[in-house]
Amino acid sequence: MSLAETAASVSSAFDSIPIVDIGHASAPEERAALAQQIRDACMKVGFFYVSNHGIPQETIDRVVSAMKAYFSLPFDTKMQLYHKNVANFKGYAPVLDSNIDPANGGDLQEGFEIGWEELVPKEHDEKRLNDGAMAGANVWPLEPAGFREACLNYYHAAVGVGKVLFRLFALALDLPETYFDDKTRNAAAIMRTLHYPPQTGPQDDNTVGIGAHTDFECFTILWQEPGIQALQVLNSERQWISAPPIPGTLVINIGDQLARWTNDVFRSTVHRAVNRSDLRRYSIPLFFGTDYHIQIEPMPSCVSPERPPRYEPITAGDYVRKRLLEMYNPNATFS
Ligand SMILES: O=C(O)CCC(=O)C(=O)O
Ligand SMILES: [Fe+2]
Repeated sequence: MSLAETAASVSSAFDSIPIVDIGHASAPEERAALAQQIRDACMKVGFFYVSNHGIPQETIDRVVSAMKAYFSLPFDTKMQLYHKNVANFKGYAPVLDSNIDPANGGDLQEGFEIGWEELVPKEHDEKRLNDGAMAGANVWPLEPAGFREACLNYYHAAVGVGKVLFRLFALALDLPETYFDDKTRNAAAIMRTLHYPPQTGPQDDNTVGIGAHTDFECFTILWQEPGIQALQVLNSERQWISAPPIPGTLVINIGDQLARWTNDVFRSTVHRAVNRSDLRRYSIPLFFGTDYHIQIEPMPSCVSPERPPRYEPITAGDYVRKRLLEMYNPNATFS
């Protein structure tokens, strides 16, 4: 059966998020079974957890304590790097600055965003120079000490997980496993450290940490604060299914670029985060995509007479930029 045919028979009325162990992702005898698990998860849920991802706990602990220290700085200090004064959304975004779901009053989160940067700066950093529509250097706060190093160490470890996943996605799509290699030479990878303060005001469906949305890139790698339930994923019955933090795992979700590429065979599933815990909640999404100049259009195995192409071709960079502009300027529209 083709992917397009299989997709037509898959139900998305899931009530939990599967866990996929990627500890043996490079073992040839495990790869087919792993790809099958990932294909199932991407068609039914659009979300899965990965265990044994290989990022050292120390790398995670360092970035988490650095971001906690950063977000506890005075507002004015953080606003010195306000992202609207910095190229292409890098830097600090205060609480209520974004409103990803226009039905809401604004996202109850603050964030700090970075893109590709080598830990030891190169003179001609090809990846950064080639970022096209999204080009723009990172900015870094003066404090806390070690913030840049902690962020970049985690960033590069997570990008490594992303490279492993791109190969597994290729296998899951019946493509050669290297299919995405030449499309991810300067892979787009935007990382946001996020802080959701305890929600003290109204507790209704329109007052949430980040409103209902889908992600823009190919997929997202998300670390979430242990012990606090906040992330929720919408199933086809329009029920919000909890995606609680599971120790030792990361959450992976398909974004709109991979949905476009697979003609919605892989689902980019609506999700939101609501922190009603009375505690500060932190998370780190890393949005992973192809090189920004790559043209994204439905692939032939995901198109059939019953499932004609649902999307026009667009370059990854133009697509992400437009979606980001929309998020920070809710009056803009893009379809
Ligand atoms: O903080 C979370 O758990 C989710 C964040 C998210 O969905 C996003 O930033 O796109
Ligand atoms: Fe998201």
